[in-house]
Amino acid sequence: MVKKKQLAILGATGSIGTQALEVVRANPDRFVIQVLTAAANAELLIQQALEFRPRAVVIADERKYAEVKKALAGTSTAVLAGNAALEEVVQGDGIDLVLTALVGSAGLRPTVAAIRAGKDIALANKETLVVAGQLVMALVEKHGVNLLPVDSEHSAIFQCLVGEDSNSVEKIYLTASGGPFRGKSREYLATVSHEQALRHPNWVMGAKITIDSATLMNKGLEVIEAKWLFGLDIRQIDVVVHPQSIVHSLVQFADGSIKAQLGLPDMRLPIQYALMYPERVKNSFKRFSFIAYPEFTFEQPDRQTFRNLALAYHAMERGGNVPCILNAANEVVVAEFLKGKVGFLQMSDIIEETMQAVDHLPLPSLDDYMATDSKSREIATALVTKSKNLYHIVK
Ligand SMILES: NC(=O)C1=CN([C@@H]2O[C@H](COP(=O)(O)OP(=O)(O)OC[C@H]3O[C@@H](n4cnc5c(N)ncnc54)[C@H](OP(=O)(O)O)[C@@H]3O)[C@@H](O)[C@H]2O)C=CC1
Ligand SMILES: CC(=O)[C@@H](O)[C@H](O)COP(=O)(O)O
Ligand SMILES: [Mn+2]
Repeated sequence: MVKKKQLAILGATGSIGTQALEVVRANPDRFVIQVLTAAANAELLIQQALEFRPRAVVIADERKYAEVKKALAGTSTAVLAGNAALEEVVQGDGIDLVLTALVGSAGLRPTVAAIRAGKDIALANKETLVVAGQLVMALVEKHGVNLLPVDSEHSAIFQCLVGEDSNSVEKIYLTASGGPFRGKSREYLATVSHEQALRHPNWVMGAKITIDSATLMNKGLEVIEAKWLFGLDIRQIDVVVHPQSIVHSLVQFADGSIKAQLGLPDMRLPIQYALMYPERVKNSFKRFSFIAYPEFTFEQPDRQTFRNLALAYHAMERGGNVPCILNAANEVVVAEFLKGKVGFLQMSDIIEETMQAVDHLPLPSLDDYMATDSKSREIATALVTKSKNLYHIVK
């Protein structure tokens, strides 16, 4: 019998978190849930805790603590609140694997704490590597933990690399759906709403990553994520638009041979692969049909219209804390776009301006990254306020 894996799921109430729990629910002989966390969704966290009986739950929003505590009174689940508790719970004895399924740079500190405690990581929270890839990869090496990609493209690359010498990689292609606005002009994009941007053609995901897909920032963040995960030079990473989202990414080797990983757009597959790695375990997920997809197409991304992709490459070339600035400014503008406070095209302008305004640091410490994140948010927020009146006049 295989030993049950002891899991902590950070961001259990989100899109990745709930799909991970589906995988766990389907494989009760393989997993024990030790920790579940949420930002503020107390109701779902309580429901999950009553089903999976974890040792601890964390609700990051301290105002929700009493509600969770009361609902779980009389159970053996410890209830904690606040951001510091996220860093504490991942270090618990017995935890084998931490799935980082929370969103944004908030994922960095708990992930660093888990790595320092020797825990393997199933990484969905790409922002961790975007913000501090160099520091995180050094810690992964130092503590000898596994960093298993969950992001569909990175899982695809990871699967293509099984059995290969990583030195034989010539380049990788990350596929992008192109989002809901593929082929649209800047004139069209000037007036699109967040409701339109939230209609992803192929994937059902959390709001932040769905907006990132629409602006192509998601692909920019993924280029940076891939650079760190696979130890590549930025020039070895290319992006190709594949609107069907069936080919999840490709690796080209030194001899020109290309390997790809394919499948229906269903995140449960990469989640299961990361949670059960290196095993491939039978499941009941719908299978791909060539008849249903008679045509695969590929095209260049439109980097002039969707400027975020170019901004991300630029940030990675500059290195140091510049990707952290890009990420923080992006988190601010996406949140404001979702509230209807900035326009679609203004998002790139504000990110670029923030990248120019914050001091660059070549080799930041964890504290430097946190300070860069705060400063960048402050500047991006001020730029949003400045641009607000203009946006309302244009609208
Ligand atoms: N969804 C997908 O298919 C994919 C997602 N990813 C990546 O996975 C990560 C999660 O994405 P997704 O599941 O879509 O996001 P969701 O918004 O659906 O879920 C986010 C989860 O994190 C919690 N959370 C949000 N903010 C914080 C915070 N500041 N502190 C602590 N917890 C927080 C939320 O709690 P609450 O519910 O209480 O708000 C929720 O449990 C992101 O980094 C994304 O880029 C990568 C590939 C695919
Ligand atoms: C499912 C997943 O991994 C997402 O990151 C997805 O790839 C987003 O789609 P885009 O290709 O539109 O960014
Ligand atoms: Mn992805």
